[in-house]
Amino acid sequence: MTHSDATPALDIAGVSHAFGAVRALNDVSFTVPRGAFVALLGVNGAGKTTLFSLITRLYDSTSGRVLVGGHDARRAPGEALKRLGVVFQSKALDGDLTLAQNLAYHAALHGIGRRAAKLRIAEVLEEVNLTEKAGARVSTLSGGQQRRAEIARALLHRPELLLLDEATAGLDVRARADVQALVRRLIAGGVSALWATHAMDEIAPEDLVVVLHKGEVKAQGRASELGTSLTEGFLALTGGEA
Ligand SMILES: Nc1ncnc2c1ncn2[C@@H]1O[C@H](COP(=O)(O)OP(=O)(O)OP(=O)(O)O)[C@@H](O)[C@H]1O
Repeated sequence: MTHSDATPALDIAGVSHAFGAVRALNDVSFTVPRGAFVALLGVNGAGKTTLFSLITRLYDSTSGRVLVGGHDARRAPGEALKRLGVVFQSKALDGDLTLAQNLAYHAALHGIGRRAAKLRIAEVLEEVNLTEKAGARVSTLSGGQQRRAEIARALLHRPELLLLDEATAGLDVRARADVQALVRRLIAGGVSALWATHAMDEIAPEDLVVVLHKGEVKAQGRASELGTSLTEGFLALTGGEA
């Protein structure tokens, strides 16, 4: 099946999920248009990680629908997952191996042949500005470099959509800015991104924003159009801790 450019990179419709009596997500619907940066804004416990786990099929959604590039994550998981690049909060790279070794390992997991992998690894290292660190053990990289290395790993199989779960958590101001600038560059290159965060200052006026609170979408739209209602609404939701 072919899909037109109008097909969203991600289409979430009526998704709910509960852990026993805890309702983590309640009837969540939104889209990530192709080539867009969408900020998923929510405080801890809002349901961001649960939503990512449903998109990546770590959990099976009990209701609703997740389409990645028009492909149903439940009915066509292979088609959906190959379009996704994921940067979770936990580290996927092995600190004892070099960056190049890590990337070669992950390229092999994606079924990329050795020769193609070598070329692709050089490309992604260039994209994240870590070419000169290829031979360095990952544990010797700075926090910001490690995060960019995780993004390089997520890019190996040329995903259409990046999911980033608090990609700047624990980084200093400069490293945060580097990671944000990198993702913005990737967007300009045609990738789409869903950027989960609880930091208002990571959102630009032209960004699309989905405000998630206690498992429900409380507001969505362009940040500049949500305007002060976004800031005030988020501050109200968080008790002033935005
Ligand atoms: N495995 C689990 N078992 C039971 N409850 C869970 C589980 N995972 C999450 N929850 C609950 O579901 C709700 C949403 O959690 P989730 O981790 O998705 O939020 P979050 O916005 O990603 O927060 P954080 O940034 O802290 O990861 C919370 O009330 C949380 O306690």
